[in-house]
Amino acid sequence: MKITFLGGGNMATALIGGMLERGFAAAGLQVVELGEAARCALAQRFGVRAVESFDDAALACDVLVLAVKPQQMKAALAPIAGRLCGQLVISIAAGLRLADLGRWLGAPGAPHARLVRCMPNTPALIGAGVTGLYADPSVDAAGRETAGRILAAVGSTVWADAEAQMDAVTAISGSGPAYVFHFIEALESAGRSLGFDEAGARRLAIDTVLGAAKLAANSADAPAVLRQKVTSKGGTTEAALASLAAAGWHDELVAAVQAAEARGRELGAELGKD
Ligand SMILES: NC(=O)C1=CN([C@@H]2O[C@H](COP(=O)(O)OP(=O)(O)OC[C@H]3O[C@@H](n4cnc5c(N)ncnc54)[C@H](O)[C@@H]3O)[C@@H](O)[C@H]2O)C=CC1
Ligand SMILES: O=C(O)[C@@H]1CCC=N1
Repeated sequence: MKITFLGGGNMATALIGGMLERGFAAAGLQVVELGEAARCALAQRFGVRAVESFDDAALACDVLVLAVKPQQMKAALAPIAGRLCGQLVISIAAGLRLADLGRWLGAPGAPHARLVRCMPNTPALIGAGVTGLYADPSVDAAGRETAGRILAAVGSTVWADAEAQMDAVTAISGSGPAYVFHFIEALESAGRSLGFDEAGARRLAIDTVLGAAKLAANSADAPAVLRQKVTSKGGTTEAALASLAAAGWHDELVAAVQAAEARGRELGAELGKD
């Protein structure tokens, strides 16, 4: 299978690294990437073909993965508009809607339909990502299987039933690592304020999140039950959780994720206008 990536930045690099580990052949992968340094790095690290702009070889692929920033997408697709012949196209861009991508990729009056919209996240860099996927109804089972297999190279996958859910996926798991890093930063700050040096405070914070996430992933108990098991009556955890509840922490986080979801929809509408 021949797969071409449009954009060879962070996420494309993570995907390519994961795919090679899962047995995809480097000879089948190509990258169209504007930046010379990024092209050299991809070619040297992975042995894939990396070119500055689409040529016949880059276009002659079975799957095209769109991995440029949402704001870069329309201009990046312009050189190949109307030049695809039935390839499966997988977009990992936040916000961008299939209808707009199809219009930008197709010829006038003939939008490209064989599209899958995905949202991975940065733990993909270490093979621990989670990706939400939604396929245009025109994509057949083989196309869905191919998209699922590519994204499964960097972590777990969850299929969405409706395209609107992709903005929710973006808000929960796409942006989610940033919320967790922010939580780690806060726990580390607390450790510093209580007398630990940076290294000690960071170790305590990171390993707590790592251990708790592993326990949640491997336990039959729901997270709420696991939380209750840490919380002794009249103890230390209860004092901390009461302080968080008084600050409205839970509702604040829900509101933050809702803001991200709204921004995803807004981005899609803004960028899809033209
Ligand atoms: N960073 C994140 O946490 C996540 C990002 N995404 C999505 O992944 C996509 C890529 O994001 P990153 O890899 O973080 O961005 P990035 O900026 O690292 O990579 C984008 C690459 O595209 C290249 N590029 C731009 N215009 C081009 C063109 N016309 N032709 C060829 N190459 C071009 C740039 O030189 C750059 O190397 C975005 O659409 C983003 O929404 C999805 C999930 C998570
Ligand atoms: O912040 C963003 O827009 C992208 C999408 C998900 C993670 N980063």
